Amino acid sequence: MIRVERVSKTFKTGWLRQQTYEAVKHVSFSIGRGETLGLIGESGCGKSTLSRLMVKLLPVDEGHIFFESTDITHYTMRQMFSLRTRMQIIFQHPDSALHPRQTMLQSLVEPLLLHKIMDKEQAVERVKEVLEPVGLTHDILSRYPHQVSGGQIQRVVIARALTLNPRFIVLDEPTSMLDVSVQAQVIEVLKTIQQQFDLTYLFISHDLDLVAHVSDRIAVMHKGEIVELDQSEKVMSDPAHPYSQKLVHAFCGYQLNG
Ligand SMILES: Nc1ncnc2c1ncn2[C@@H]1O[C@H](COP(=O)(O)OP(=O)(O)OP(=O)(O)O)[C@@H](O)[C@H]1O
Repeated sequence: MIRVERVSKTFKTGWLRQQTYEAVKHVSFSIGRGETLGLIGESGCGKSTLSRLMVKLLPVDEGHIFFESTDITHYTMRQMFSLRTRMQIIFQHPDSALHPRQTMLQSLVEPLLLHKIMDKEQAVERVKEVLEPVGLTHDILSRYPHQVSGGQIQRVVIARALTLNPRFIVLDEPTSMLDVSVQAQVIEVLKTIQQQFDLTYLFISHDLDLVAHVSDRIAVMHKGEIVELDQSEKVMSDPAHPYSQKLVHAFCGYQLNG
């Protein structure tokens, strides 16, 4: 479904942009159709940068990105416009995900109208179709963001991505701002729609337990590199790289103490 080959990204920072910081270094892996790849690693290791490179919100410095076997590394903005609907990102902040002065319906139809995929009437019908799979009812459509809970907003954000019929979704800490019980419900929604709509996920999180629960395989990122990538059970029970061992042992210690 999606493959990255020796992808690198260096940021120029500081006074006159003279300093450089290698955020992603020669990363290669692929995610199969319908698969969830979990991406873990400490803050600042390059997870978000890598995900943005994959969906071309950032240009790569080196390497290649293949989407459904096509090399999209050098796609122009125009070429990416139609592909944008196929690749979506869902972020962690429910509060800033939606325009505060737009109703849920306005927020939900917006991408369909922006991409000129259908007219307003058809867009409203499409929105109604995707509410049920995410566990929402029509009465939510007339409400504003301040009138709904964080969990409901995240469901609306997921529904909005679904309206565009995506194939690949980056879930960047999608539940980290939610209460634990709401978090579990949103995870269930994500799992259900993955089956129903044949979705492929890159699931980014600090929460090792959650990543192990949702992912088929886990990639461990450290200082811009993928240091280990294996089946979730393998990484959790028998991590190979010293950094993965540190992460898993810290997590197990936390579980025993907590
Ligand atoms: N636009 C940018 N310009 C300069 N440096 C950047 C830019 N974006 C990210 N960085 C730096 O690249 C590194 C990787 O950042 P990134 O956000 O990818 O990490 P992360 O693993 O997603 O962290 P977190 O888990 O905290 O979100 C960090 O040191 C960050 O400061």
